[in-house]
Amino acid sequence: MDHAGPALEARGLTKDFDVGLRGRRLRALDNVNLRVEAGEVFGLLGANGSGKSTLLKIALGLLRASGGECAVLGRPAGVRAVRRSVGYLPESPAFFPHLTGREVVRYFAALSGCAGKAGAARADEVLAQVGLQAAADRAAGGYSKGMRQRLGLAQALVHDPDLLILDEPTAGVDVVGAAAIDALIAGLRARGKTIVLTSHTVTQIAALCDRVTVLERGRVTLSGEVKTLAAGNGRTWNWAAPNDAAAEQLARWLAERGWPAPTPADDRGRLEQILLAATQGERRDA
Ligand SMILES: Nc1ncnc2c1ncn2[C@@H]1O[C@H](COP(=O)(O)OP(=O)(O)OP(=O)(O)O)[C@@H](O)[C@H]1O
Repeated sequence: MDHAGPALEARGLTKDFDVGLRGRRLRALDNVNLRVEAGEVFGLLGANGSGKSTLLKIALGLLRASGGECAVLGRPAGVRAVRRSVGYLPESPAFFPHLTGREVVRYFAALSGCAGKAGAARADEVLAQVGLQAAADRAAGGYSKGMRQRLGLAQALVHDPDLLILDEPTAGVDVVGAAAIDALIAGLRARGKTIVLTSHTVTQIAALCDRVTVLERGRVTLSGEVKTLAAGNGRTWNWAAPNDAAAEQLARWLAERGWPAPTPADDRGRLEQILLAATQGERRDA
């Protein structure tokens, strides 16, 4: 879908939920402004209950905003023409347990208008892309958490969307599986896709994202380029890599941009501290 301007834009976005019997309301999003440029990986960070999923659901047209505006690929969030160009990985993807992985992806391919031989070929392509070809004929009900996430990614990718919205893509996935998903996201970015992801993992945000916005109790507390936040006033920062693969990935990502290599960290890094400081308010679900 051709469009000019940002892939996702929220202006003064507010969402109230009715909670309780006495008309009590909970403000899940409070005047949120953000802009995701086409082709970037954008991270949304925030404690549980800070409003990340609510924002994504409004962008997807699954929830209606109480105030403000949300535009996706140049159109109001949720309009049909936009849905075709957006892929979504929900927080805990669930599938018909008796369908095989291949059947699940073919089903989603058909839903997006790609049925028959073309749908089958496209399903095989994305199953290979997420590394599930060997398990493709097993029932999805028996998949591990990491495999379910990868199957969720396959269904999000099957219609070749321009914008991918990934709600905690590596939640509950072991380090090897998470590194594979991170590599897949980096590969999608290299192919020009726009990716918006939520994460609780600061290292994932640092390794993958061009820009990050931090939400706290529905409000934006910090927003900026990872590069700028990390560099501070030209200072270097420390970063604790969860494993060698992640360290190499980050080093490559920095080198591609001509930024200094990270120094091995013996404690939490500067970027991590900055991001954590922005999420430090009282947790809503505490
Ligand atoms: N349908 C709903 N009805 C009432 N309250 C809701 C609803 N959906 C979300 N909320 C509330 O809105 C706030 C924001 O929730 P949201 O799921 O967007 O947070 P989140 O940042 O995605 O959290 P997590 O990291 O746990 O996924 C929370 O206090 C949550 O309880």
